[in-house]
Amino acid sequence: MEIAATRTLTLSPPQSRQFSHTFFSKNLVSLPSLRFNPSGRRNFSFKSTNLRVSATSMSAFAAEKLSPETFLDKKESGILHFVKYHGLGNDFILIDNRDSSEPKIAQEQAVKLCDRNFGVGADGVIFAMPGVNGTDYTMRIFNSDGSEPEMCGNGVRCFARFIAEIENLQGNHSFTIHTGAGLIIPEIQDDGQVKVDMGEPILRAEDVPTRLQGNKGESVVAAELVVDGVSWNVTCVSMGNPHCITFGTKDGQDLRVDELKLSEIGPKFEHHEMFPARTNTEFVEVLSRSHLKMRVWERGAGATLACGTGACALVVAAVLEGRTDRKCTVDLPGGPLEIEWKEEDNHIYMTGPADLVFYGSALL
Ligand SMILES: N[C@@H](CCC[C@H](N)C(=O)O)C(=O)O
Repeated sequence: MEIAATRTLTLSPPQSRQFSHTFFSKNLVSLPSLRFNPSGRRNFSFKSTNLRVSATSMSAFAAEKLSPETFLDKKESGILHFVKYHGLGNDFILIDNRDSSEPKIAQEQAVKLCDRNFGVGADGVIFAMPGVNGTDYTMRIFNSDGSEPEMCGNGVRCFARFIAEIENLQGNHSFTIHTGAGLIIPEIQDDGQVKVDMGEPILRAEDVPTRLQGNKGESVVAAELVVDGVSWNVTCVSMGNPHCITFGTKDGQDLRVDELKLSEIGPKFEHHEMFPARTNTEFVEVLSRSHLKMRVWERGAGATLACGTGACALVVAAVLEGRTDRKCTVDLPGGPLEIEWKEEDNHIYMTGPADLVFYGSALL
């Protein structure tokens, strides 16, 4: 039996705004301690394939009354219906915005929804909008700090799975998606993984953008960046959004990413004067010529469990610095991504998972 549960909690305490959550048992492998008490307040928890969710003050009801389709079709004014997805723990609130080219919520509302204590909790909010210039859809995204990036790699895999869900598509499908980084083409594969044509990397210093001096072909490869008195070896790559990749310091010390004090050093890269649009930063350890391990500090979102554009950018950086081949597995805190920078078309291809977490609603 499919089961849905709702809870109500306060989104922004001073204004007493209400937020309600709906969970479906889709993707759940077991519901060991779930006991229904339609009228009651009861603590319970349940397990999914990828996470453990606990909730209090919940009432529950059978999903026959509320299928995913009818749930997302609901159009009550003042209520926002959404679906939460994650790509390797990089999590997003997906909103069906196919009827308008204006985001259904403002940036400040996205900040509240992304709050992990007073909201739903997410690294960003993603809007599925009508396509432009002949594309199937447009994807826009707000970071958890409300800023709007050009692209999101894990997000676009979630986007593809979300479209398949709301369009009721099964099996292999690909879509053309207009983003701030241009045309992006995700393809849902038979095994459920999503392979994405992420387009070409941008290397010219002023286009990344960075104020660091470009070298060969004006790209910034193995340049020196002084952060807090320490001289780092960095390469700058844009995947539509800016990335600064480092394998270690200029004195030749390679990184041990597990030892890094990410929350101390990350913001200093993000807000460094050399990055006029701020930057995402990838701290990378080379395990072999086809295997990398990284931790990321994201612009506008902080430390996240994975960054798709970051994984693509760091393979480009690793190739440009002569450290790896063009096809690599990148281990992120949330799991691995397969990345290939193809010589034939100069495009980068990223393959990885995207998973539905739950359906929910929020009173705006
Ligand atoms: N996590 C994303 C990147 C999201 C945007 C980033 N924070 C930025 O501001 O550029 C990914 O998977 O690529």
